[in-house]
Amino acid sequence: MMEGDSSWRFSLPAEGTVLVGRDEPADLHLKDESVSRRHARILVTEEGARVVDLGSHNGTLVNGRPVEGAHLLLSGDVLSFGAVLAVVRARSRPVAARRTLETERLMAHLREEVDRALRYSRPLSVLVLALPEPLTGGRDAVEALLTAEAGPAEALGWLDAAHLLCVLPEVSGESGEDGLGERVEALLAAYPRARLGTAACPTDGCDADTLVAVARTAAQAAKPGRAAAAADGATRLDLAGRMVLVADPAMSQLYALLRRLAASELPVLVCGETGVGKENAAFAVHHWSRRSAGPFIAVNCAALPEGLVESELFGNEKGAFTGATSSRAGLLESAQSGTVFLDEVGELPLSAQAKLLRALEVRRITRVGDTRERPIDLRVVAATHRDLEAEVVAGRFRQDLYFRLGAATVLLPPLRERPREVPLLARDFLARACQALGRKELVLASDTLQALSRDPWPGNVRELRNLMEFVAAAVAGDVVDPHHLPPRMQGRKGAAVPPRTDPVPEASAPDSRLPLAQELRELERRRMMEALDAEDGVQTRAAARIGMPIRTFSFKLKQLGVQVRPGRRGPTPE
Ligand SMILES: Nc1ncnc2c1ncn2[C@@H]1O[C@H](COP(=O)(O)OP(=O)(O)OP(=O)(O)O)[C@@H](O)[C@H]1O
Repeated sequence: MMEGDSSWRFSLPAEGTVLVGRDEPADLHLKDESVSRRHARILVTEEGARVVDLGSHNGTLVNGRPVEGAHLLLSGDVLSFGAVLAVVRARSRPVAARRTLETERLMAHLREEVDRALRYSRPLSVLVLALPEPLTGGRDAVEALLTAEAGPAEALGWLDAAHLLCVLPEVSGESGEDGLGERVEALLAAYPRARLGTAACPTDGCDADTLVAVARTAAQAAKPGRAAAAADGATRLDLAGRMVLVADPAMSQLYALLRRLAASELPVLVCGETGVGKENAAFAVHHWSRRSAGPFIAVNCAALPEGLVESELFGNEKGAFTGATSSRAGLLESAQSGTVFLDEVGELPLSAQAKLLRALEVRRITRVGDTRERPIDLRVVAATHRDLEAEVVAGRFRQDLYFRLGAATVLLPPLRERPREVPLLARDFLARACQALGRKELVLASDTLQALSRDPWPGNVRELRNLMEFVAAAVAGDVVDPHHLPPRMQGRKGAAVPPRTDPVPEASAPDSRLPLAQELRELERRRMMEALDAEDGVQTRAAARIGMPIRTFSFKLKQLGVQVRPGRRGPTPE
């Protein structure tokens, strides 16, 4: 939920009704003036959650469009109640939320296709068509258009009156590819003002809900009459050299909120688990504020030496305590005209909390051992992984300081709730780590991406970054396989763990046996390269030579990072 200057989480019940409004008895009680007293109702049933507007003054919108009737909500939808925004998030992955029968069947089909694609390393894409207006009739025309050319495994159906989903097995999602290009052209010919979004498995997601959410986001980002790939929906923010990737709809909304907050002078409290990117969020506030030319001083309150917390924060005069050999400005003074980031603010001792509160209120500090007050001109952004409200109740955190710091509170979701960002961040971190080591870029195998996507990531983005730095340094070959990952991430596919077995005849490294999956992949790669050699780099003939469908062949070549060398005759005849 994003209301005014703050964000927080609201959990829908497993079943039942949620009244949204400004009235005290509302279940989802909002304070913003733009929200009507009885604004909307969310009905949660076995089939999913639906929102109904209750004749509100400023309306209820889903993805920018006013809702009519009971509108089915999907993971990734952006809901607006007046000026209050909410991003819908399915409770867990893979999400088994029930849809209407039509949508439910389609999603079940997609889940099966995702499973198949991941299990057999086959390409799979989804395409979402977003119509400018919901269709009240005439759906048959679109469906006829697509089914006329559809392959037997292809499926399509409506997610709602304005969004059509096509499931395209054996399509890797490359622009201009057979299958995808035809669909895009046919759809745009019929609906010149529609927007299209595509997403591919496993590069853009490893579960059905993520793929659909990502493709819908891409469609929303596309211009009318154009198609956009999922990668286009990701934004890479360059915050004075800090690269921050934002792709999840909730994260996009949160960064938009941070940008708005940056323009004010309000203190901001960033909450979230360890490693979710709280410091990046704090830096974004600084970077976008009028203080960006000033310093950004990050203080880890948990790491301040006991007994020296106050002198570190507020400075000290010479002789104020044993060891104080000279007068020294504290961290708050050094943040003059800039921003101080108080990380792990919940760890501050109560005495320092009292002094900090006073400093923020009077905008002056007193160094330890001094009586003079010195003016400070800074903005405070604080962060915590703790529930500060609970800390207040437990008497460990001052309520008045909590109110002061938490005027605007931003809750960053953990990485496991941002499935869209896992593969993107993994690839970005891996590419950067390989570049730093001066080595050729490594490729993440599809079952590795799947393992990464299924992990709960208790250490969040930091853990993912560390892991990618580790594999960049440790993996000898070109491909990162699941067995390169920590044991916790291996063998979760439900498939049998590959038994140790004799190496297949042509596999390399007979002395150090590799897991079967990797041996097979190396055999496949070798056979593909041999076929390419034998066929002078002509992919269609090479694919036919080893009995592999051409789309799979070129998809795998790309996945393996293999480029057909120029100079060969007719390298890409398709
Ligand atoms: N969206 C992102 N894009 C790129 N890098 C990110 C992103 N989010 C986090 N990181 C990186 O992950 C690491 C951890 O992020 P950060 O230090 O901001 O987390 P934190 O929540 O402040 O952690 P802690 O709770 O331990 O203080 C950093 O290296 C950061 O640059």
